[in-house]
Amino acid sequence: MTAPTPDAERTQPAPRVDSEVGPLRAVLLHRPGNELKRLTPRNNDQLLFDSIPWVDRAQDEHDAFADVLGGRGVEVMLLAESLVVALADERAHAAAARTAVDRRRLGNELADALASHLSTVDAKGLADVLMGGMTFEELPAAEGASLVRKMHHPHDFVVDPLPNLLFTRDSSVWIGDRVAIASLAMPARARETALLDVIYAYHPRFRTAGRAYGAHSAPVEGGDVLLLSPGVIAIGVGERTTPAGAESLARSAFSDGLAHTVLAVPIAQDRATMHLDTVCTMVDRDAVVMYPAIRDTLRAYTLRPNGSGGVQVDGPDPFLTAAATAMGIDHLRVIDTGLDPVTAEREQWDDGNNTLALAPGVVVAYERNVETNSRLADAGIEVLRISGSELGTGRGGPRCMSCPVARDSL
Ligand SMILES: NC(=O)NCCC[C@H](N)C(=O)O
Repeated sequence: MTAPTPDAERTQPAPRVDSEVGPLRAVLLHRPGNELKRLTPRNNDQLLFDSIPWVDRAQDEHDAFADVLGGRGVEVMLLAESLVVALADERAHAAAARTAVDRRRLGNELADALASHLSTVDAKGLADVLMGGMTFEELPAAEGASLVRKMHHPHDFVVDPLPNLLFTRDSSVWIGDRVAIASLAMPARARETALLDVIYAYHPRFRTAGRAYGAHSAPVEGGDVLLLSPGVIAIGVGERTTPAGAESLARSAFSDGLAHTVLAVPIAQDRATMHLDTVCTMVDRDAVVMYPAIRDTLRAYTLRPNGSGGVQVDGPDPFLTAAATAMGIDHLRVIDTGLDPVTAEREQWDDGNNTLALAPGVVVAYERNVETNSRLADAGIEVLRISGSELGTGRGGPRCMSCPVARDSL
């Protein structure tokens, strides 16, 4: 006789995402932690935050975000907990510890000392260092009395903190039943993917999941990847994702049978528009909310398999036309926020266009974007408003802060 399936297992949906708006079943979030306490006015620019967040309040805001999702029946997985579970496997522990040791910066003696120290800490302790970083003064005094140690300030980092873990959207993306680990462009975020790699390889929930995109190095960030409909992927190309990254992801998705069309969408290489999802997110099966200033100028190259192992590239064409054609619909509706240019620019900066769909026509949005939200509501979209005064200091909204792991098919 086989043992009955425990309730917890029975209710966990299998990882699979093939759209932006299919009913959301499971999501990976990161509750901000000690890594945010590392931000100072001296390092916040380099660490990609626009100001210094009030950490307790950011945690409260994040808890409220998670509660909204949980209240709608979404299973919320937390990155820190998932990492600790994965690190319980000694192979994961060893692999993850290696990724924290920057031999080039520390030199061999201190690098060896740090590696030996990390090998002695438990899974929780290692996860804390991997996420929150470690300063020279925090490294136990016995470890490595090197010149490097003597010449660094006690508050310099031996292991850099990762405050942008908050934005789980960017470091990995589910396409169908496979997960693509991103290749993050900014040095301040590059190490995040090592943590995701360990979680997806060793957390029991993901152990059997296939990988998409493989170990490519051309930059692709998840905020640039929109699953417009099953088989159709839009990839923003700008400050973060490069043309080579978009082409590489397209080839890989074609060869794995995960997509039949990829749209490569050039976006301005600015901080305000660092990812495609800062200017455009889907709010319904056939509708997007989009920054009005780019509505008429956004274009797309259309990539399709050419039938002989290569890729055919057409365009560029207007994005809305190319997207509708690829999706097989008459047109892709743009919810017209109708905002004056100054309000539109302010609300775009505050992630007004960065919504997370929980189902067709139901989105989570920052409450501060009053005008955009009321236009969405007027268009029949249910807007679940959350506070983001502190969360937004890293320049990311509800979509940026969530990596959907399971959505029902439309
Ligand atoms: N998808 C997104 O737009 N993510 C926001 C990332 C914000 C983060 N501070 C960054 O600069 O990468």
